[in-house]
Amino acid sequence: MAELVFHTGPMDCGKSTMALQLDYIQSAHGRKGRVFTSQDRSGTGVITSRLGLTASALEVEPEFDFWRYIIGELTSGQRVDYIVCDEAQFYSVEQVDQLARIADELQLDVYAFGILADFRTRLFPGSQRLIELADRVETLPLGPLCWCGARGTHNARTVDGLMVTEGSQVVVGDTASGGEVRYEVLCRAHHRRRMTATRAKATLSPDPLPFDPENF
Ligand SMILES: Nc1ncnc2c1ncn2[C@@H]1O[C@H](COP(=O)(O)OP(=O)(O)O)[C@@H](O)[C@H]1O
Ligand SMILES: Cc1cn([C@H]2C[C@H](O)[C@@H](COP(=O)(O)O)O2)c(=O)[nH]c1=O
Repeated sequence: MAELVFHTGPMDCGKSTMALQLDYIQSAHGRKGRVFTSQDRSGTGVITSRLGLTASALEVEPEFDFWRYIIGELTSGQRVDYIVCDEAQFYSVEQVDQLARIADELQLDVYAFGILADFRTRLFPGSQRLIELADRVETLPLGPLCWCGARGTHNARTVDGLMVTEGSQVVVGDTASGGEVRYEVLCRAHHRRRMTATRAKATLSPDPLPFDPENF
């Protein structure tokens, strides 16, 4: 019985790495798959893992139709045994419905990978639809730590190290330093308090701040 499986977790927990590992394992013994992604931080039509693994992938644009694509492949004599879908949080509700139809009516295993919620802790529409339809939702076992040492569970968007709570839901970026807009995975408590590592360092320093008595 084919399955639609949603592998999820916060940013930087190993999703793209696992997607590439799964494709490698599944492609053994002659099984043929298709690998999809959407707005990977490294560019169009590529899956990149922070571990350095990369692979070409089919880019899922807003108008892409999974059902039509797979039917086209099969009716033209191509073999498709499974599909891997990375950055699935960026897929539309309709595209996730197509993935469920592929699993049910074509009996192909569909493995989706993506984050659940955005920087405001709101579910992406595609992630919500995957939770509603998936046979299984699996949280990846490893993941980044919050600056405090607790397990990182919620993705914060930062500008110059300070958390922001307004802006577009979709802004492609990374947890590594570099771009103006960054992401930082925090524990829920520190996400709720908007306490990033930068802010913690500034406000929780054990050393007395160098107050200038003239400014008091
Ligand atoms: N040099 C490294 N050695 C070992 N693990 C690493 C290294 N760099 C990154 N990682 C791990 O790789 C994972 C990030 O992989 P990636 O597939 O890019 O995550 P995601 O797709 O979830 O953002 C994290 O678990 C991180 O700890
Ligand atoms: C929280 C959040 C993230 N994004 C973007 C940032 C990245 O490009 C991807 C997640 O990639 P990863 O492989 O899981 O690191 O999603 C976004 O657009 N909006 C957000 O709120």
